[in-house]
Formats: sequence, structure tokens, C-alpha cells
Amino acid sequence: MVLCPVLGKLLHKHVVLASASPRRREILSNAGLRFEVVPSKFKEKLNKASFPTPYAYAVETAKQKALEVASRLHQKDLRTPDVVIGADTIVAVSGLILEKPVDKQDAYRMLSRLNGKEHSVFTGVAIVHCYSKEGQLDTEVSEFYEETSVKFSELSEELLWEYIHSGEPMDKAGGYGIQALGGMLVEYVRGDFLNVVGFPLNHFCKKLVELYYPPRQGDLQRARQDSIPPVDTFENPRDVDGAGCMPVQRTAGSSKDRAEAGTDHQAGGTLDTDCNRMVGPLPPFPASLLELVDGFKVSKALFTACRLKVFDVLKGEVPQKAEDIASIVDISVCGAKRLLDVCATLGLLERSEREMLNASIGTHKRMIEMRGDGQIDENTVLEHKVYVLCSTSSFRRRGGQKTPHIQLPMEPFPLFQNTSLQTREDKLQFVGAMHSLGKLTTRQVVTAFDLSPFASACDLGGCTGALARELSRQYPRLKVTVVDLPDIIEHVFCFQRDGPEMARVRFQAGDFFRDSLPKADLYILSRVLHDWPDDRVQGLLSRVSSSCRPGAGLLLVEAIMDSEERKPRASLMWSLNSLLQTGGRDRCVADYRALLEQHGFGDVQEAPAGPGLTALLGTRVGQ
Ligand SMILES: O=c1[nH]cc([C@@H]2O[C@H](COP(=O)(O)OP(=O)(O)OP(=O)(O)O)[C@@H](O)[C@H]2O)c(=O)[nH]1
Repeated sequence: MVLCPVLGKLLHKHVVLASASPRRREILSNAGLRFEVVPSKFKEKLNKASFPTPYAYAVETAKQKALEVASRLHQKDLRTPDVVIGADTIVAVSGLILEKPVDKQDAYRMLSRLNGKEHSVFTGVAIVHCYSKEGQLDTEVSEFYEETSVKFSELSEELLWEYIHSGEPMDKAGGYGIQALGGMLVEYVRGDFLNVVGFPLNHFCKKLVELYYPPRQGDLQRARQDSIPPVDTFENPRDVDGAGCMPVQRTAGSSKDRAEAGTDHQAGGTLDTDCNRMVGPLPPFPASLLELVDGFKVSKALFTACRLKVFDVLKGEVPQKAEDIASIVDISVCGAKRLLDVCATLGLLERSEREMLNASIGTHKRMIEMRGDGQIDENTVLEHKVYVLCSTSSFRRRGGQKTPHIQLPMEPFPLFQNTSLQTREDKLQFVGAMHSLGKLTTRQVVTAFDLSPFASACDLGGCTGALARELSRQYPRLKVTVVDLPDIIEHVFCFQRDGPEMARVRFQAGDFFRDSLPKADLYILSRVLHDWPDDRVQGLLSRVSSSCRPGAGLLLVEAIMDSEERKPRASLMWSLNSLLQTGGRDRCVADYRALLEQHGFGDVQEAPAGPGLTALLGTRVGQ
């Protein structure tokens, strides 16, 4: 997993580490970077005296190491790498530069110099961007160094020799390895520890930010003025991508990078006028705002349980099973399970094994009922349009029949047939909410896996194309088709302005349950399956599967529940929500894996895809 978002910028590039150092390899791969290792053949014998400072020597050596690898790979007619990283670590003490000892005596000389003193460790780093122009190698070199101070204790001759005989000093700058036995020699370290070990990861990430998100004039001033970053308000769908709704972001990458990605803007950085403006570091995820937005669902679940007299049934403190409670209060078993799960996760019920036990809300019940009655009138239902179906009647068995599931209309996108979403304004508001919500995680979704091997993608139920836009931005060769209902596609223009990435995005109005699916190397179902009842999910996956050639991918993105379907709370709330609105449900990873495998997708991989979301990527096996 990539923790530092800027490392994601290198995710789709051919990155080469021009180093034989196992420590550098470990530091970078632990950080989530994917790269090839090609040790440099550059001989480290530059004339030290010709450099004004020790770090200038380290930086030049790092640069020469990286350039040697870049030109060797280019000449060998291998694929010219996109980025080559070189590094050189040295120790500087009393005006001397110490590199790796050549033998034990040399190690002894070095360690004796360091004994009882403070010294500096410098690592020079070169990041070389490579371009092949008409067969010629063109490079852009960025370089920096990091300094760390290290103080050795007073060490006895005996200890020094014992350490030298361990063999550890031989491949290490200054003759010691701080990360292993050599750590015992060190009294203190001031600065970046990893820099001593061989690679200043923190400074490296900062350098990438500088390269990929160069500051624009006015940013600093704006940052000072905007103590609270502006957020999407959901008020006017046209604002969603409009100016002023997101913190201003910078355009990424070198000019070549941007040209490839189709996001080139004027050098020097004028305002990024294409509308998504998600190219910079990810804006903070508005978790607490979303919690507030969804807060009414929590009280709604409580009031509903009260009105259904769930707590009365349990007041005898005799544990009851969900099935029994369902039967007593006359609701479907499926509805009871989900409502009780939510009540349990809210702490309103205690769970003992597979049974439910009333918790301590008894004495407060009147207050809850009074508030609940005031607000859950079945006609007003908290005046929230999307949640209009959530009333006690939604849980009732239809027509007194003992059906195990709630009966709900199963036409495509029932929300659009919901009486509360009849006007164009209502629909726009709903699509706008979906667009804003989707946009919060598009970047994490499209970078959860390296999708660069795919040439075409089809985002089924892709709504306004927020995900498609980000896909196109991140994968400059990818062509994306968004399929959604005509009612939704009709409103796309309200949310997407033209921009270079949109040239590779096309919209197809249609019903993915009925109409033929466009051919693609990768199909995407992002937050779609949970909206549909099981038979519809099976039908949709089977349609996708038969549209896939062997090797094609299917990317599922969903909020995942734990295997017992007891947490997280947000997923339980979503699952209850899905049941009430569309008859769907959220699932655990094993269920989604099983679904993928059942429909011919193997090698299923799993990765986080933003707050609360998980992505699963399966590959269609041969038919
Ligand atoms: O505490 C520690 N200090 C230094 C090291 C390791 O020392 C070497 C430094 O050598 P250099 O920078 O020339 O790198 P090489 O190993 O020769 O690999 P290249 O192919 O990149 O030239 C480096 O490996 C540090 O990791 C240490 O481990 N601990």
C-alpha cells in the first residue's frame, strides 16, 4: 500500500533503482514503490578534492550512477525507463570523506576516526526522468542531499575489532551499519535515521511533491487566507466542479508528463481551469461532515426499532433470535436482521452469541418515542428525499404475506422511480450528491491497483463520469466508456466540463441489465452491486463475465463488512439503507471473492480504495 500519496505518481511509470544496496531496495519497497533494480556500473572514483563540499561529491556520484544506468538501458534497446533513482551515502568527519572500507584495516582506520566524536552522514540522491526522442536519450535530473549527525560513544579497541570481525562494516559507508550491530556504537542521531541507512525517504517524497506539484504563484497567500478549506456544499450541482469548491490544486509532473496526461497548462502555473482539479495531493476526506450528513439515519434506525416495539419484545431480558423478533413484530427476517445489527452496533442492544438481548434504553424509551413520533411521520419522514422509503412500513411484510424479504420494485434504478425524485430538480440534486460523494474517493479507487496494462475500460453505473475522468487522468492511454441510465447521462453536462482527459471518455446511455455492454479490457462496478438484490447481482456479473475475453479485468469497489457482518457501523448502515431503498446489501470480502470466482474471475486481489472502501480486481480466466 502506498502511504505517501505522491509515490502514487510513480505507480504507472517504469522506475529503476540504480543501486546494489539491499537497504535502499528495502526502504523504497517498504514505502510501496514498485521498481526494477539495476545496479550501477559507475566507478565511484570522482576526485573528491575537486568538490567544494562533501555533499556535492555525494550528489554528483549519485547522479553519475543513475545516468550510467539510464543510458545503458536505453542503448540496450530495452524499454527506456521513465525514472531512474541513484543514491550515494558518505560519512564526513574532520574534512575527510569516508566511503566503504576496502579491508579490515581500512575499517579500523575509519571507526577510529569516528570514535567518541560527532560526524555527518550525507546521502546524495538523483532522480532522473528519461525520455526517448527519435532514438536519443533525453534526461531531466533532479538532485538533493540530506545530512544527519551521528555521535559515537567512546569505544574500546577491543570492541572496535570485535565489530570489524563481525564483517558488518565492509559494505557500509564509514564502516558501520547503524541499523544492525553498529547501532551499539551510536550515542545519538540528529536527523533522518533512514538517511544514515542509505536513503532519505522523507526528503525524497518532498522532492517528488516539488516536482509533481510545483507551487504556483499565489498559493502561499491563498493558503494563509483560507484557514478553513472550502468544501463541496451539495447545494448547487453546478458548483460541484466549479471554481472555489475545492482547495486549489497544482498541475502535476513535468511538462512532458502533463502533455501525456493531457493536462498541460501554461508553464509557471496559471489557474488549473479544467474542472476536476484533483491532480494535487488529495484534499482531506470530510469524514466528520459525512457522519453529520448521515446522522439522521442513526436516529431513524432507533426510532424505527422503537415504533416496531423491538425494545418491548426484549424488555423481559430474555435473549431472542432475530427470526423470533421478526415474527413477533411482524417484519421480514432479512429486515429484522439488518435493523438489529445496526441497533447492536449503535450499542442499543447487546448481542450474546447469535441472540439479541435488550440493553439499557428501557428507561429512556418514552423520550425516544416522543421524539421519534414527532419526526417519523410516514408522510414527512424527516423530509429527506433519498431516505423516504425508510419508515416502519418498509419493514412490514407486504399484504400480510410471510415473505422472507421485503418486496420492492425491481426496475432499474428504483430511486429514479421513487415518488420523491420526480422533478428534474430532484434528480439533479440526487445525481449531484452521487457525483460529489464519488469524487471524494476516485483517486484512491483508480490507483488501488496498477491499471495501466488495460487499454480500455467500461465503468458500469459510472453516473456522471467522475471516476472515468480520474481514470483517464491517471492512465494517459486508457479509453473509458461510462454506461448509465439515460436519465443520468442526460445530466452529465451539468457536472463535467470539457477538459483534455474527457477526450478519452465517452458516455453510453443504457441499462446494464438489458442492453449489450461495450467491449472493454477492464469492467468497473464501483459501489453498484450493493444496490441490487442477489438475483440481479448474479445476472449482472454473468453479463459482464460473458462480455469479457480471457485476461480481461473486473474491478469491484464496495464498502466491506467483516466476515460476521457485525462491523463497521458505516457498512451496516449502508446495508440497511440498501435494503430499504433497493433490496440490495453490503457484503464481506469472502462473499465478493466468491461472486467473482463463481463468474469466472480468478487471481482476485484486494486493496484499500479510500476511506471505508475496498477494491477487488479479478482476471477473467480462459473460457
Ligand atoms: O549505517 C549505515 N550506513 C551506510 C549503509 C550502507 O552503506 C552503503 C553506502 O555505499 P554506497 O552509497 O556507495 O552504495 P552501495 O551499497 O555501493 O550501492 P550502490 O549500487 O547504490 O552504489 C549503502 O549500501 C548503505 O545502505 C548502511 O547500511 N548502514
